Amino acid sequence: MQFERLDIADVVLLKPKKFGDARGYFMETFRRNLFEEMVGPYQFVQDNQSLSADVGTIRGLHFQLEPRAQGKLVSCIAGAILDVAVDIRSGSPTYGRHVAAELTAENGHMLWVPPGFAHAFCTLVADTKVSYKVTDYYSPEHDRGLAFDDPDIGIEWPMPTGQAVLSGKDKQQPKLRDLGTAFTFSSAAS
Ligand SMILES: Cc1cn([C@H]2C[C@H](O)[C@@H](COP(=O)(O)OP(=O)(O)O[C@H]3O[C@H](C)C(=O)[C@H](O)[C@H]3O)O2)c(=O)[nH]c1=O
Repeated sequence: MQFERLDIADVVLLKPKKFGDARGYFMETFRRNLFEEMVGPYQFVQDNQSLSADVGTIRGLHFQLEPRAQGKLVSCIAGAILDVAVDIRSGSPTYGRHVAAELTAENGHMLWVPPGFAHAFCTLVADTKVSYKVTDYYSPEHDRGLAFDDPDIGIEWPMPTGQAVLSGKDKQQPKLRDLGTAFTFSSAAS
């Protein structure tokens, strides 16, 4: 497994080793000791899975407020996504900036999105399945979002935003400028 820190260092791209043979492939997708050594002492408590039928489905930008903030380890188990993490930690030198990675069932890559980041993805093919582990339980009271097409964040989605397939909730998310202080940045490793 390779761990690659992205331009926002707290966001990590994990690249499992694939062992291919005539039957197909095998790969280890998670090892607690390695994750704790390379990323941090996070504990996962819930696994999620979503299926998006249409190309250009955008889910997010979503996050949970403290004290129910979630770290997410995101993988694509069918199809392909552009996965995006936005730094929303007040005081962070990269506040409002984002990083993105292409996660596909083929490459097996996974993205670690720490607490303090908003998360979204866009599907690149039909019938895309995303599977992800989270470090705190779902809490509707703490569930929040930001506009996926917020010009102050400036995510370059792979298709015109007017063509995005969205939930009703994601069609009317607030802008980053209206967020206030949701998280505060700690210079200690997140
Ligand atoms: C997230 C979640 C949702 N739900 C229920 C609530 C709704 O009735 C239904 C769909 O929820 P939502 O529209 O928020 O699902 P997504 O748009 O896929 O949102 C997720 O996708 C983006 C990319 C994220 O980063 C979050 O993990 C998550 O918000 O599932 C649950 O019961 N448990 C959960 O953990």
